[in-house]
Amino acid sequence: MNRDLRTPVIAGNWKMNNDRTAAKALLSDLAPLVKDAACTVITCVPFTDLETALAATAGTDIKVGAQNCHFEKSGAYTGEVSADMLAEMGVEYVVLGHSERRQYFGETDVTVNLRTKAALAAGLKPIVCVGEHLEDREQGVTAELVALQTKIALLDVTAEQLQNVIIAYEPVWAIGTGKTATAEQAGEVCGVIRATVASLYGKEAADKLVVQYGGSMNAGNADELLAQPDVDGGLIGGASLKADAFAQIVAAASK
Ligand SMILES: O=C(CO)COP(=O)(O)O
Repeated sequence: MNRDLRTPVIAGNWKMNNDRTAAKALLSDLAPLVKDAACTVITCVPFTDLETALAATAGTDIKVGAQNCHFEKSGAYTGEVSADMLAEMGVEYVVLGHSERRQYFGETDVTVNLRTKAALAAGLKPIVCVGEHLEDREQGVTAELVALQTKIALLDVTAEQLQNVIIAYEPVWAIGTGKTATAEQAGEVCGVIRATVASLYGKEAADKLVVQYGGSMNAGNADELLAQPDVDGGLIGGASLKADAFAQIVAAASK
């Protein structure tokens, strides 16, 4: 983290977990634990939990995000939810291009770009996920691949809009596997993302960009990962489902 340039952001991605009852209980446990945190705290919840989460976090330091949105404003897209629908509810953030969406739901760099632009146009703050598979890393193409994903995600995003974008580096091989990228690996690729953004928007804009690491981040490894100058926070899966574990990561980012 470089606190002089950026406020760290810790976001929980609950994925397809927690019904409304569980969501309410988890958020009411979490709120007092992250009160006055010196970082931004977000929970990205299933669509069905959004209303509950917005009510449960009203007046707290926790912000609410969704985990996807469609790129059209409305229309014949059965099962989809538009960015405008989320914004109208009072949702502030949205995770886009998560590797699980790329893997299981046919998300591509191009659709991630469409969703990013739609989210920004609706006034949402996208958390755009990029990251390599193990095979890519073994082939030595991680930096090129992540730079490519970043560039395509940001096509036609203006410099002004970029100020509302967070990029999360999530190596696919580290998600839900218990295998964390080493702090050096995480720091290096987050640095590649920042350099890519600098080449597109200039150094000043890149210095302000929040780049998170995600992939088996937990209370035990958060300190070391966050000590990397280019790692400005975390996108947390499993550890965001327990108030204590998530609050410990928030505390690490608040030091
Ligand atoms: O995919 C992730 C967050 O979006 C990371 O998940 P885990 O923290 O469970 O590895």
